[in-house]
Amino acid sequence: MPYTIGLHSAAAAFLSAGFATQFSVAIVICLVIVLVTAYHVEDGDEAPQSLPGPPFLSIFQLMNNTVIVLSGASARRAFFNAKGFDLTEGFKILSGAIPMVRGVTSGLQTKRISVIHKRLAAVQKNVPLSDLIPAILEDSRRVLESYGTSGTFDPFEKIYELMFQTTVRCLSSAEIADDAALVARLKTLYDRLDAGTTPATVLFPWLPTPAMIKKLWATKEIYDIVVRAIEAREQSGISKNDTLQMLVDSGDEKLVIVGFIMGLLIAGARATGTTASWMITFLGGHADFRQKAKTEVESLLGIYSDATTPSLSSRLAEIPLEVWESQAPVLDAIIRETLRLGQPHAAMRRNLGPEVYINDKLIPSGAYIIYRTFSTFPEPPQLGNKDNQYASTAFSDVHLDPTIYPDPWRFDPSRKEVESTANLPLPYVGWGVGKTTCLGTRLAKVELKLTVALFLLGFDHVLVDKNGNVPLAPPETKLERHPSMPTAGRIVLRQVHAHISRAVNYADHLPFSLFLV
Ligand code: HEM
Repeated sequence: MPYTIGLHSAAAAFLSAGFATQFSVAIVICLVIVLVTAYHVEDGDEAPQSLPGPPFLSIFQLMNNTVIVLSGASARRAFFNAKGFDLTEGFKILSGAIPMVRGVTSGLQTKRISVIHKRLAAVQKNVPLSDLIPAILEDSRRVLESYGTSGTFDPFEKIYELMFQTTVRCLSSAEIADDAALVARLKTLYDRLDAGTTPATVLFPWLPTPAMIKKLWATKEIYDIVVRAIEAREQSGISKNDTLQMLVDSGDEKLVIVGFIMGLLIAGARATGTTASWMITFLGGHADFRQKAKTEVESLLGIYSDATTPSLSSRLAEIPLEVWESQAPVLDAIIRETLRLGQPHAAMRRNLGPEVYINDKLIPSGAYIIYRTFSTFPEPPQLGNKDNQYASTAFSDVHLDPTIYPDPWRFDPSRKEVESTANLPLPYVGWGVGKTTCLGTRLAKVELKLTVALFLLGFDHVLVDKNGNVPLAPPETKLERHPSMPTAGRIVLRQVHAHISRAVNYADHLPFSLFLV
């Protein structure tokens, strides 16, 4: 699964411009020489130093743009809270995820984004979110059953695919989500957008390179799929209980609906897909936490579901939303610890003004800012290979700080939560913080809990080595690659053999009802 920096980059960019604008702008730009306004920082005392600089603040030029890299406690606080630091504008130029030109549509953009955020909040209200539970579980059942009874796979491929399906279910229409071939096509197109992000597309977004043209076509195809779904729904006159219906009924302009689906799909699927893949990977190496999570879900089943309900996914669907949210502390802790180590984000901003000072250093208006993702902390045990890019987990500057998290590379969901204090601001930023806290947290957590619960109950799994046969005990081995390029984790699935022969009554629901019989 290709995966690039800036999960929310493409999302932010999609949200801010309609396809027609993006497409025509890119074409025009290919033909015309664009004069780009430069932001130059005088190298005075108050300017950050050029790279290589001190660990907390350094500066470089990306074409004509000033880019400042921050890290450290006070810089972190400023980064997440500064009024003029804008996430969407930051991602636009720094990620290069899709063709984008500075300043285009910026007048309309803020308003449109805030409507989209409002609709995202509406999807996560109690009733719609509860309504999504059976659908997420049904999708998960279908996908997980396709794994068969045993085998090995790369969780970053297969679990990611599963989360793509459930995210499409939650954020688009029943028609798209029900069409497995269309979901697969969408995933291919989004992967193409990611894979096409190269240094050249970041540095020269206006250059009609083959990669950029491929991305344009992928964007167009995604746009067409979404528009077709909207138009079909409007013309059918049939109302369905799904997110598309909520969007259509809200009476928003089509661009908002398209922006919602296109943008949030990529934000949601990438983030939940990567996180779920890491969860399964970590749990495959930590039988103790795996068992604790499984026991927690089984005990919820015992209390809230009817033992005669014939499938495991349906039984899990009987557990109410508020129970998943308030009575699953083990799953909560596993998600939290997974995000500490396997955070899929890179945080970027643009200072829309006014200029600000951080640690007495000037951050001018217009500058781009990145929260430093390269750890200065010791490499993890057993991984002395300099080719490994082990230390690049996003937010590693805080999440891998051994003074905050002793033995930081160890996956340990039983760690105590660290409170934010004046001396230690924002020790945990797995869901963002301050001005840019994740707006999809509620949905993401529910999706993660449901899919992982079904997986844990339906399968036994352990990590295996590259050859597929030696169980790997230390999950830290899985961290030998950059989490944003996670191809290392392979797991093996084993059906719970002791129960197989008793499953005859539930053959339709194989293998997920077996062990409960
Ligand atoms: C495990 C899954 C997820 C994780 C770990 C996650 C994490 C984050 C983080 C760290 C940020 C802040 C980024 C920054 O400060 O630069 C963020 C922002 C955001 N997330 Fe998520 N996210 C997840 C899933 C989702 C989903 C499913 C959606 C939507 C359906 C979503 C929508 C957003 C949006 C719209 C923002 C931008 C908020 C703003 O502009 O203020 N996220 N997320």
